[in-house]
Amino acid sequence: MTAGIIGATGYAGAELVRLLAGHPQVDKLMLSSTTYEGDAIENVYPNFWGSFSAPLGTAEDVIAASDVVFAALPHGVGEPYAKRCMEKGISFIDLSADFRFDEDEATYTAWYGKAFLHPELRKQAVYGLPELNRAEIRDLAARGPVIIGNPGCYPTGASLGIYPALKEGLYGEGTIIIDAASGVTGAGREPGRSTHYPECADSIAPYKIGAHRHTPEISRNLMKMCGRELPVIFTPHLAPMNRGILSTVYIPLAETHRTKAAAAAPRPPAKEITDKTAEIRERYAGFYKDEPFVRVLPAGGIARSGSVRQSNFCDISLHIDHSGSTLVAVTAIDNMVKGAAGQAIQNMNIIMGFDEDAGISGIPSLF
Ligand SMILES: NC(=O)C1=CN([C@@H]2O[C@H](COP(=O)(O)OP(=O)(O)OC[C@H]3O[C@@H](n4cnc5c(N)ncnc54)[C@H](OP(=O)(O)O)[C@@H]3O)[C@@H](O)[C@H]2O)C=CC1
Ligand SMILES: CC(=O)N[C@@H](CCC(=O)OP(=O)(O)O)C(=O)O
Repeated sequence: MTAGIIGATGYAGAELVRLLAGHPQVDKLMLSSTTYEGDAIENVYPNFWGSFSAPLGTAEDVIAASDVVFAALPHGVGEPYAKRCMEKGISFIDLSADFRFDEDEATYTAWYGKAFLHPELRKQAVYGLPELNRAEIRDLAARGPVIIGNPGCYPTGASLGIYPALKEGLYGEGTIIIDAASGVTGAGREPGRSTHYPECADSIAPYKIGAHRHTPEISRNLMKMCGRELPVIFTPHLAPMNRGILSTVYIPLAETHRTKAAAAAPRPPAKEITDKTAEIRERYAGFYKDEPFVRVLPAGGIARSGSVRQSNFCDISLHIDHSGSTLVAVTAIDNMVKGAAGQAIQNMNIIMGFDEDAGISGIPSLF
């Protein structure tokens, strides 16, 4: 099978190349770039030297020769390519936000400042968070070529940490708070002031507080999970690391799940809290037992970005605050893999009927 990548020279595109080059069902890769058209991928990314080589052509070349197309382009530029793929009868996996909001153009426009170019394409599009809507992805793909709106990196980590709490009746009421820290690759290859080495190394800072464009995507996911709008506060941080997103999610527990030890004054964790944490951990583990890429850590484990590096895993650890009133779910993903290219390949595997972990089953590198 030939897989195509439009925008192969961005960070997400290059990560797709790295992973798809080792995919057992992919025989050939077609790549495009506007800036480097006529050159070769190994001249733009030296990690490919001697291991993988492919010319960089046009998006048209890619679509014409591919059986499935990935787009790793900025928001708002990929729709014409999606349209051409639908006309040709091949699936289109979009890493931008253009197809993440189903037919809700108002929300997309409010947060991204753009209108849908081809609104009718949404009928063939589906949000691609397999743990949330695998059946929907499969059903649509069974009817013909599809467009996958590959999830945002922050929404992936946050949503997977919250989903079981909503489905298992652990969440009570009140605001769910998500503090997340991302590696600098999340900002793409184009350097900027905040990603310039002296200004991001050895420093961590929040950004877009109360106003990040991933907030509506997280809200939509929670709505799909529990059928109602939930109050959410999401604060992203830029962390001095290349890869990874660590999300710390505070989920108010339902009255029935608060422990007897609940008290306002801080005190060391009581046995009731340790026991309750173990019970909630079991519920999360049971909820995700058939998921190939979610690892609920054993009691005492703490999710960390370094433990999922270069892998498609989402690690989750569960904790309860000293008062017994709030579940603290910590999730870790690699923003370039489960947060982008790996999840896109997971979606390809689902729609093409391949093993879901084909090409993305590698064990993380700890360092
Ligand atoms: N980095 C991450 O962690 C994640 C990124 N994403 C999404 O993936 C997409 C790509 O992100 P990322 O790789 O980080 O970004 P980069 O800036 O690294 O790459 C984007 C690529 O798109 C191409 N491009 C830029 N402008 C245009 C244009 N107007 N028309 C056609 N091509 C263009 C460029 O390649 P060239 O000039 O060679 O054509 C560029 O290399 C974005 O939508 C991003 O939001 C999603 C999840 C996580
Ligand atoms: C560190 C950093 O800048 N991260 C990016 C999010 C990563 C990304 O590209 O967003 P999508 O997943 O929606 O494509 C940001 O905050 O805009």
